[in-house]
Amino acid sequence: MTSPLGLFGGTFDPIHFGHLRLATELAEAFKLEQVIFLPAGLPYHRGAAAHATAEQRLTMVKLAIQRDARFDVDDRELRRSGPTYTYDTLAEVRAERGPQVPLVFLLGSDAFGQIHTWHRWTELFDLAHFAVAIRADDTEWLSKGPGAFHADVGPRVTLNLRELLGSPAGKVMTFSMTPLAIASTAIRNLVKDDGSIRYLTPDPVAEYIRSHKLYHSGT
Ligand SMILES: Nc1ncnc2c1ncn2[C@@H]1O[C@H](COP(=O)(O)OP(=O)(O)OP(=O)(O)O)[C@@H](O)[C@H]1O
Ligand SMILES: O=C(O)c1ccc[n+]([C@@H]2O[C@H](COP(=O)([O-])O)[C@@H](O)[C@H]2O)c1
Repeated sequence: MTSPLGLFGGTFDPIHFGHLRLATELAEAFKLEQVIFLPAGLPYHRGAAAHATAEQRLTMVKLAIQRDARFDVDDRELRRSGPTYTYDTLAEVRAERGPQVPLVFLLGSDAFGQIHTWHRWTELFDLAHFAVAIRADDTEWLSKGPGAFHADVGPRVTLNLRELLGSPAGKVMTFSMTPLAIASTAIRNLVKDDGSIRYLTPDPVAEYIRSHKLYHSGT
């Protein structure tokens, strides 16, 4: 069986322990030897640009993952102009890695609940699997369970890890991760209100935010 590759996209504005636990727990659950973090260049779906610059978000990801040999960062989405489409990223990585390697895109249930709004969304499943971490604060999932996902996704959901890892793309698996109700928005708000963000994000990230005076002027 070819070793699967994990890909974790996010705005990471800033990266926090919720992201790092998601990547850690999904890497273990899905037997991923490597997880590549992909900071989004222009997260067009948010209706507004990120608060920190692309370079600052990239630096914070590097600071956060520096002590974990399984984690790496790829800045391709930051270098691409125009809206950041996961389809483009997955198509590039698929072309680079070849047709056989299982690609596993990691994301939280809140993000996956919106997958039907993504650019070329039905074709994403030709390129990668989706490992979905149930997020503690996802009220949509709490009330509807898998019904929170678009109906067309249903047939792709599997409980069988071997089935997923035995094919390059096309399956969806959910995973109940340790609930950590940490959000970048809350971190930005704390900074704005002069609150401590210690234990929400790794110390080097907190220190970078402090020394570069990030997020002081509101969310
Ligand atoms: N605390 C968390 N637990 C599990 N998954 C998370 C958590 N925070 C973020 N994620 C997931 O990580 C990915 C990237 O998240 P993102 O960078 O948007 O962070 P965020 O905390 O949701 O940010 P914001 O508050 O700015 O919306 C998404 O797939 C999201 O669902
Ligand atoms: O490709 C799209 O159309 C698309 C739409 C919304 C979100 N995404 C990706 O989903 C990931 C999580 O997004 P976010 O906003 O929760 O950081 C990130 O990698 C985004 O680029 C991708």
